[in-house]
Amino acid sequence: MTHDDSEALRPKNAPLSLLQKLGWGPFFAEQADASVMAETPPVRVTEVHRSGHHVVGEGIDTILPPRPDATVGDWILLNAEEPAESVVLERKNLIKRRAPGPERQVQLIGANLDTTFIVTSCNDDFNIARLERYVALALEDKASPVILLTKADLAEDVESYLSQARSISADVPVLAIDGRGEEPRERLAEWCKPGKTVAFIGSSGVGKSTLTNTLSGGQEIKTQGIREGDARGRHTTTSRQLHLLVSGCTVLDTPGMREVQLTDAASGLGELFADLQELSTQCRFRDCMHESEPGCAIKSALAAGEIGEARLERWKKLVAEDAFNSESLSPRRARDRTFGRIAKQPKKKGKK
Ligand SMILES: Nc1nc2c(ncn2[C@@H]2O[C@H](COP(=O)(O)OP(=O)(O)OP(=O)(O)O)[C@@H](O)[C@H]2O)c(=O)[nH]1
Ligand SMILES: [Zn+2]
Repeated sequence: MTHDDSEALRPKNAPLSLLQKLGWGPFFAEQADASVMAETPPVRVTEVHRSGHHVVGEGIDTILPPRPDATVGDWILLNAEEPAESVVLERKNLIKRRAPGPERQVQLIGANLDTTFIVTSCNDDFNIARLERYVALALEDKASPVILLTKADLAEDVESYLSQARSISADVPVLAIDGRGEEPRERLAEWCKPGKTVAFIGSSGVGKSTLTNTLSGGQEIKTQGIREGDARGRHTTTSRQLHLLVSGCTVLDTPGMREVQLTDAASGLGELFADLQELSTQCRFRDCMHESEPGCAIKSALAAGEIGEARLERWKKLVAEDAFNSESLSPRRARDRTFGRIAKQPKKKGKK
């Protein structure tokens, strides 16, 4: 789905540097002068712990003091003398959700992703409404969603899972796979290229760590056996972690999320439900709630059987939820914007 010239520009057979394998490229390089980079070399956040951020770069593997403004996948210009003064570079994108709990905080899931694999399994975990949330979340930040239906080997009717998932959006590829064995390596190769960063997100037990293991060919993450008679696996992944594969692709494995609440996802929702959004512009009232207002284009389309009721209800629910969460988070957004300006400071004159 995404196009990128970096492959074409690289001379054939030139090996990627460690930084390039980690995902470094012009988008980040343009944010700082060579002199700034010589003093504060770029590093990528591979893991976030309470005690600090694990970062890796050319000849660098260290822990920075914890900072709430950086997350896994971020690029940082490392100030070795004053680590807390290190600067986070502007992101290509950032996947976030509203964290569960009363604080309504934004949880940063991962930054600078080329592909977001939304993982669910062909069993009780499969839920259209939840998949739509994940897709909207990824679309919002142009983090190219791909839906992966795991445990296809255990399901009797894989086709029905496939067709339901495909109904979400014509633009989102859907694959049913057995996450173990050789299959993922071949079928995900299109996205898992050297220098690319891919993420696995989804509920606990759907096979995210298994996929990371399969792609890496290694055994660095332990997965535990699924419980007998229980569609959900056990919780095994505790922190978000970037894994650099031998192939030169970087994989973000995330712990299972029980709930995804949208925040600041209006454009992602608009993209996912473009037909309904477009239709609603034809309602007589601009603030039509599509309930009982006269001249409601949505209601007319529903009555004419042109749109499905279940999907309409999901759209209304998600739009309301996103508006609510985004509203109550606006002070935090203002802070993020301020932060974005600070992050751009190392760049000198006129480059944009
Ligand atoms: N049969 C089958 N089993 C799978 C498949 N994918 C994963 N499993 C099994 O499902 C269980 C859970 O897989 P994990 O990879 O640990 O799941 P996870 O999504 O990483 O879970 P959390 O770390 O808790 O978020 C393990 O026993 C895997 O072997 C698959 O495609 N087919
Ligand atoms: Zn209406």
